[in-house]
Amino acid sequence: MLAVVPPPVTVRVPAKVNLHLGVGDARDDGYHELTTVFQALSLVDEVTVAASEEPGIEVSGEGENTVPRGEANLAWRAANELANYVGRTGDEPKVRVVIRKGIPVAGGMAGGSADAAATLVGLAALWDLDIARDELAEIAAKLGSDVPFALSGGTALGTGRGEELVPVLCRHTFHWVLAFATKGLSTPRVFGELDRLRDNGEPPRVGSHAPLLEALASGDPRQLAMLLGNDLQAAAVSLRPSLRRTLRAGVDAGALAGMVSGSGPTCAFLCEDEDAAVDVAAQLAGTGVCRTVRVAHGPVHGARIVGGEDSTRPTPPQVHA
Ligand SMILES: C[C@](O)(CO)[C@H](O)COP(=O)(O)OP(=O)(O)OC[C@H]1O[C@@H](n2ccc(N)nc2=O)[C@H](O)[C@@H]1O
Ligand SMILES: Nc1ncnc2c1ncn2[C@@H]1O[C@H](COP(=O)(O)OP(=O)(O)OP(=O)(O)O)[C@@H](O)[C@H]1O
Repeated sequence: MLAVVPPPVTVRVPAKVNLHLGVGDARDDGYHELTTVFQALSLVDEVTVAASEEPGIEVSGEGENTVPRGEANLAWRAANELANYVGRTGDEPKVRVVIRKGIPVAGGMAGGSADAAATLVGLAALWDLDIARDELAEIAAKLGSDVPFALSGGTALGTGRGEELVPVLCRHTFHWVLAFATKGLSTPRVFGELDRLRDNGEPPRVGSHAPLLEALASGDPRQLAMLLGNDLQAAAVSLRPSLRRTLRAGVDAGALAGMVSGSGPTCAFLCEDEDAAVDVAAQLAGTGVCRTVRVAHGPVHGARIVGGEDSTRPTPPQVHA
């Protein structure tokens, strides 16, 4: 009898920017306590998962030569974690994972995390799993601090090491310009640099995130621009001083504000509207302060099957006593 092979599943998954990134002190487990507001942007990776007798990873697109193909790929780790969770033990998962990258690698936009989240959603459908989004989020959190947000998307407040999420009201579409750097920055190195700077007399910390939540609800990009803040920016700039020039160039080109995205080195510029973003992108591209420039908008939804049904069960409503 012939086995039925399910058709491949393609998932589109967004990059993130941290509109507010407050970093607390280092914990005993080496992580830092965060208070962050994530926004998912229309800059995406696409991941196709397919049943295959030749398991493995293929990568093309943005930074393709710097992405590991084997077990070190976060998407492959996601496939293994999900297989273990649902009891598909034994050999490595018999799947081929094809990643088309649009998100810069080691760029502070959670590209690897995005691919892991997309793989979880894709395999849940490919394997026809009866699994709730909440269960996927738990597996996601084991893979990395940013993976749960890549699943949920939108705009969300993240606490803990960034993996505990609450959705945030955001009435408006915001327009961004992203400046990609020639070379990535290592996330642990940037956190380490912040610890070092703080030992030597503390760069000022971002304040409360509450006013930023109000600006998001109001939908006014000018108000939001004044409230963007990232504790990791000083550390990223300390490791890569040329980012200062990039940040200045974006604002000189007409952006409302510029910031380092997460652990950098990508710089994100908030613009008044879509036309302004196109103008800023064109000007910035001519200045030679970055490798390449993209426009994007947010918020957008999290990892989602392209042209298909999501097989994961919605989480049942929580009842609190
Ligand atoms: C900078 C952010 O992108 C902001 O959203 C995230 O905090 C980083 O998330 P991520 O890349 O998914 O990070 P993980 O893979 O969980 O951790 C990588 C390393 O970053 C550092 N790390 C990460 C998250 C956190 N809250 N504190 C940390 O100190 C730790 O050295 C950790 O070993
Ligand atoms: N699928 C993947 N895509 C990109 N990088 C990956 C992937 N899997 C593993 N990596 C490795 O992880 C490192 C960090 O990549 P990633 O693009 O996730 O960084 P990042 O965007 O700075 O992460 P974050 O914003 O979550 O801190 C890369 O240098 C690469 O070696």
